[in-house]
Amino acid sequence: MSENTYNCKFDQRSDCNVKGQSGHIELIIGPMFSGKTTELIRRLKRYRVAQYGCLIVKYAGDTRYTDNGVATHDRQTLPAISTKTLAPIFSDALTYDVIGIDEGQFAFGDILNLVPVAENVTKLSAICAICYQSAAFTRRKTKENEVEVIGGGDKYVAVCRTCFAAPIPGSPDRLPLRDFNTPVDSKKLVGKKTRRRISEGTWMSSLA
Ligand SMILES: Nc1ncnc2c1ncn2[C@@H]1O[C@H](COP(=O)(O)OP(=O)(O)O)[C@@H](O)[C@H]1O
Ligand SMILES: Cc1cn([C@H]2C[C@H](O)[C@@H](COP(=O)(O)O)O2)c(=O)[nH]c1=O
Repeated sequence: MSENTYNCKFDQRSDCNVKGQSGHIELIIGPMFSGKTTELIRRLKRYRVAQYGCLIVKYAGDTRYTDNGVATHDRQTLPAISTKTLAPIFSDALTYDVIGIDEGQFAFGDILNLVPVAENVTKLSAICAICYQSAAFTRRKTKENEVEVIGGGDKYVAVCRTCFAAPIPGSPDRLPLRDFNTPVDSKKLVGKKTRRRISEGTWMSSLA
């Protein structure tokens, strides 16, 4: 850190001025499968290259892909400490420059409360599992009613606004759900290759 003429501490490794010790909050939101954990990992790796001390925190109740790290749906991982609440790690966390928290909704309750106090909010979107359009929402496939239901593609799909209201997956008239979690080369390649329009001017190949 160095000081400029306004006595404002300026961290030369950072993209922004850091006044005193106040720090800043970067919030990454979006439906499931939109790449939030991927983006968190990217930012943390970048901070580490810039020599920041980084603490990475994962929700202990989520052991879907690994017990001791954050993991993306396509199995990128980064070692992390596991906790259910932030209180037990609070004093330790203060010794780090950057604290990366995956699944912040479980640590902070209503994540939307962080929007007005964050310096930066990134909202990501996924691909709709029904129609391939951009997906801003998550839809539960099961009939479970609890707020917290840990799961991945087995329990949830990303959907666009239209498909959020489409027939419930599992009903006879359901539209086919796309399985983006299984690597293409390990999928059973049945049927012919089709092309689907996913947005104006954008075409993607897919297997139907
Ligand atoms: N419907 C989908 N749309 C986009 N990516 C998907 C979808 N389903 C699975 N994926 C996979 O999920 C990855 C993103 O996972 P992740 O970063 O864990 O997302 P999030 O943390 O937002 O749930 C993508 O890179 C892709 O491989
Ligand atoms: C929508 C919704 C999600 N969850 C759970 C399901 C997953 O374990 C996480 C979200 O993980 P991701 O990194 O965003 O893919 O939260 C839940 O418990 N309740 C819900 O309503």
